[in-house]
Amino acid sequence: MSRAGAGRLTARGVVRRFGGIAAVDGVDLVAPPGRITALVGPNGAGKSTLFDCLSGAARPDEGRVLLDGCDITRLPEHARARLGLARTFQRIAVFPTLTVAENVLVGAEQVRRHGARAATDRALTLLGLAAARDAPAAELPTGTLRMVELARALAAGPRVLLLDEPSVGLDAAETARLAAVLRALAADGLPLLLVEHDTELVSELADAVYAMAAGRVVTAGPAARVLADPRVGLSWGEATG
Ligand SMILES: Nc1ncnc2c1ncn2[C@@H]1O[C@H](COP(=O)(O)OP(=O)(O)OP(=O)(O)O)[C@@H](O)[C@H]1O
Repeated sequence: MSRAGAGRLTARGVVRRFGGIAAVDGVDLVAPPGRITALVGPNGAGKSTLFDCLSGAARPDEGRVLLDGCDITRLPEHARARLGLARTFQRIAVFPTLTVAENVLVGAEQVRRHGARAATDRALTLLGLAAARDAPAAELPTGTLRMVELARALAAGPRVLLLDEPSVGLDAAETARLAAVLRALAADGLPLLLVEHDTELVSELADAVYAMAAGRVVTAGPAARVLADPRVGLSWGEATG
């Protein structure tokens, strides 16, 4: 996809509290260009809350979020989106009455002044959605809708892509297609940060893994090492969802 250049997303000492409880409790994290970084952990570990702090859906109570070294901590979500931070959600959020192409175009037009239609066409082709472009979203199965969401994020020409549980609801063939697309995007220089419960997919895809529990990073490093760490329950993936 056309990008002004891939970015580097950094969290430094991010804290986010609800009442007196720190859902995210001092997290440091880097999503570097051209790398797939995964965030794993049990339910309630703070992964989605951290994503909210990174994307701008929530403001950290402490700490900083940097995009290419620039402090974006106080910027609202739409301003971060304009700087190239794109996100997909755990719960699919497409407009059911719009077609596939219209849904993707909405994403492109939110952040682009020019070239939204061309970007939409490129994203649809990349994700194998060209044949379904005129189908109403309401008629599509979950697997296709996840691809529509990803296409919408890509059509915005992101410099960083945050993916919250991208494989939920996908069958084996769709998961393989997703993995191939994510690998291609990373090879093209895009930094990807994903929350993912499917440990098999994480071990296959991720260059680096951060394991969270109770708001903190328990361990981080290469996928093979982190996933083999006894503090990182492999059962997280299967037992939770
Ligand atoms: N809006 C909120 N108000 C109060 N508490 C919240 C809110 N959002 C999250 N929490 C709490 O913060 C903690 C972290 O939740 P979060 O959803 O970030 O975890 P998670 O790792 O994403 O879990 P899951 O894998 O289930 O999505 C949990 O204890 C949760 O109950």
